[in-house]
Amino acid sequence: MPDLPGVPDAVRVVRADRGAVLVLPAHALAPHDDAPVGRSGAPDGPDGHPRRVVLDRDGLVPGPDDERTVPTVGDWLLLDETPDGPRVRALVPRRTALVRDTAGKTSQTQALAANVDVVLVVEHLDPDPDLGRVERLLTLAWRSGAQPVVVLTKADLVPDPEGMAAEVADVALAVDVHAVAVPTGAGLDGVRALLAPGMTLVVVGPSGAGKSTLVNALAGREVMATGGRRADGRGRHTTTHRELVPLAGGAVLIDTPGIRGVGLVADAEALDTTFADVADLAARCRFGDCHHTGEPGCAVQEALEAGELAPRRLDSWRRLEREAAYQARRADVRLAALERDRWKKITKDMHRGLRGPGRPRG
Ligand SMILES: Nc1nc2c(ncn2[C@@H]2O[C@H](COP(=O)(O)OP(=O)(O)OP(=O)(O)O)[C@@H](O)[C@H]2O)c(=O)[nH]1
Ligand SMILES: [Zn+2]
Repeated sequence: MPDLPGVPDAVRVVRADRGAVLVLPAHALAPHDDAPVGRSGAPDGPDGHPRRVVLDRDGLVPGPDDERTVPTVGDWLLLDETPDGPRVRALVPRRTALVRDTAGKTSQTQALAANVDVVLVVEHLDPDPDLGRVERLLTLAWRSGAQPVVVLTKADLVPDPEGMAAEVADVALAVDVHAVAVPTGAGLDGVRALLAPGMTLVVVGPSGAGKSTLVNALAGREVMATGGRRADGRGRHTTTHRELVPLAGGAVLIDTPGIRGVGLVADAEALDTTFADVADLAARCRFGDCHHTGEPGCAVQEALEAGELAPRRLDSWRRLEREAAYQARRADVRLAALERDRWKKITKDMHRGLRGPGRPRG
């Protein structure tokens, strides 16, 4: 059973659309017989189908500290039953959240999945894996509070998957790396070992990496449509929404559409975890504010010259640091705007109060 002490009646969001969410009760997520399933992967049964809960008009739910929040896949919600159907009373505080920065002049973030234990960073071996993308997704994963794991797909299409996996492992510090081939089943057991009851795993990676194929292989059935021709002949299928899939063993998987250039939400700690090697070197530079561009006593430059640090790795770190700093500045601008609006409202209310008994209060 999912571990939610003190919140016995919570339901979990399996899919979030603009004005409504689909939810399942905790017992539908507990280990179950692999009965025939609906499209959403929920077990059939009297109450096995996900329930649709219509949201307030703003599409938000009351979160912790009264802050209204956009619900996302993996969230736990408390419901009230009303004559008009179920309403969301509250969002249970998120243990972890995979958050990305969305495009926009001022910063806005979007939670892709909530209450996740493991982030599966999926990357293909054929064509060659993109190390920079793996580093970016690992940073996103560390920032979420969940444990990242790298899954390299299409191992059946390359001559030396283990050698390639070792290269990826060099840039994925403190992270397990699995090479898998779904057609042969090779390497899947290593990933299956993560599927303990109550665990929530989210799958992220570029379009075509094989995320839905992996989810189906782990579920042991077709829960997500995958690439290749669609049955209706209308070209390639690609996942268009995020969805939580309960597995028979009591773990849940969240599939996501391929994310192109996910915006990094600033987090120095996450970057330092992904790039622990570079951060350790930088901490040994003679000057605390070393830019690693030729200063005397620069441990980063020394490691580069000694061939102990790959120039690609340093470039990647710099790029992600710049991006995170940019995002943080935009977040500050947005926060400042919000503060301004808040003060405007407070002073307006004050003036109204000073004008004396205009309207009755309360
Ligand atoms: N040979 C081989 N092909 C694979 C493997 N995994 C996935 N594929 C193929 O790669 C293509 C893309 O797989 P999908 O699972 O749809 O990829 P996805 O990451 O879910 O893509 P989006 O839905 O667009 O985000 C499909 O044609 C799969 O059959 C694998 O391990 N080996
Ligand atoms: Zn330096």
